Amino acid sequence: MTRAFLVVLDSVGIGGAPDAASFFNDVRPDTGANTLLHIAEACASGHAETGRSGPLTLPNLDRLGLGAALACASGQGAPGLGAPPEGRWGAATEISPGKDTPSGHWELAGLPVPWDWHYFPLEVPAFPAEVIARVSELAGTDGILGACHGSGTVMLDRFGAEHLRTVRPICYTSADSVFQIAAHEESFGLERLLALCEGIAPMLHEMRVGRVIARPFVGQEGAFRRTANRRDYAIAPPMPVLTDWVQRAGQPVIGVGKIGDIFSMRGIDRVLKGEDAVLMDHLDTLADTAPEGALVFANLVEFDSLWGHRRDVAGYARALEWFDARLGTFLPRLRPGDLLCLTADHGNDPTWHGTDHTRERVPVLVAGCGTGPVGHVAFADVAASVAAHLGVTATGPGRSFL
Ligand SMILES: O=P(O)(O)O[C@H]1O[C@H](CO)[C@@H](O)[C@H]1O
Ligand SMILES: [Mn+2]
Ligand SMILES: [Mn+2]
Repeated sequence: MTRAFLVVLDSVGIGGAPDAASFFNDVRPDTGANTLLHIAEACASGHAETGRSGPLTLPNLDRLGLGAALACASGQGAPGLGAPPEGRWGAATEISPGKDTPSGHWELAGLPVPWDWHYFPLEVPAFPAEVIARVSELAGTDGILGACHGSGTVMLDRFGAEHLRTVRPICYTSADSVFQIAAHEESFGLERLLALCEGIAPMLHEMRVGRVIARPFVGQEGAFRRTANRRDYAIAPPMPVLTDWVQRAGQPVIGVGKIGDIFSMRGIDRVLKGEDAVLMDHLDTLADTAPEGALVFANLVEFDSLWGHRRDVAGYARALEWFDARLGTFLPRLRPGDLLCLTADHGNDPTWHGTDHTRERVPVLVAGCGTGPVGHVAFADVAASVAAHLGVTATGPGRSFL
């Protein structure tokens, strides 16, 4: 038996989604959004010089086929990318009616989302009166703050000080099907925030809101900072997915990062959390220690949360170059017969208008099973391929490309 490492680089899209015109940022369609291409172009033209310099340099990812995957997805070449691939490479297209993290991960795990998520309107208050009343009751406050669409860091700038004064939790949403609650870890209390999110989640899941997200923060006015104690309370997948298939076959499933949250812990034996640098340390250790037959399923969220949503091109480029360097030392740790599949769950083009995800195709880069194109595949084919590698039975629409 062999092991599989499935690593989702959150939001590292490569353009070309055929249905991008049906997805929006600030009421403008995502047509033409291309996270990786636009970062590479900004770097090549000297517009991403903060904390780094020059063309985007991703030798390890490109050697696996990143540039080739980008050309496959969108028909465009990116400056600095396009070396002859040594891995298996292709581009995956999503069919779920959402460009959010659970939609992307569920479909990568073999289950296209079988329903329409509930999205909150742009008007204020964006939430129904009964939701606001129940949140206030659970929080023990005389109301909530926000109740609008917003970017998390901007919400703290706008409402953080008032939250410290009134204790009211800051509630907001985005183009995703989410209900986010920000509260100060010390003055409101982390445990109180987590209990509030857990308490309100069933009501929102009933409405087909995909996730309630706890957004704890620390610091004082003008210097608020979100912490790594974020926690997602997601609807459980309505059908068995990759993690269930592997667990039911008696093989270990280890979630790294927010995988446990995204799948509501379904099919997951063990979770390892932390900032992305810590998660890469965990992956290094798991390459040395994960048992035969194991599925290691990881999500690296900071491309998305620290740089994509913040529309910070240089920061995103730095994160990609950092990951590429870590990949260079991770790859030699793999054993003969191991499979590494790198992919993404949606785009988040930092050059795009708005602050939300962008509908894009994603790369599929596979090390450990030869060289050559897999071409255009479906998100669900990733699950079928990983299952085939691990020798477990897959259900659902995916077909293995291995
Ligand atoms: O702006 P922040 O709080 O990072 O929120 C972002 O994170 C949410 C979940 O990933 C997305 O729906 C987006 O709104
Ligand atoms: Mn995501
Ligand atoms: Mn996001």
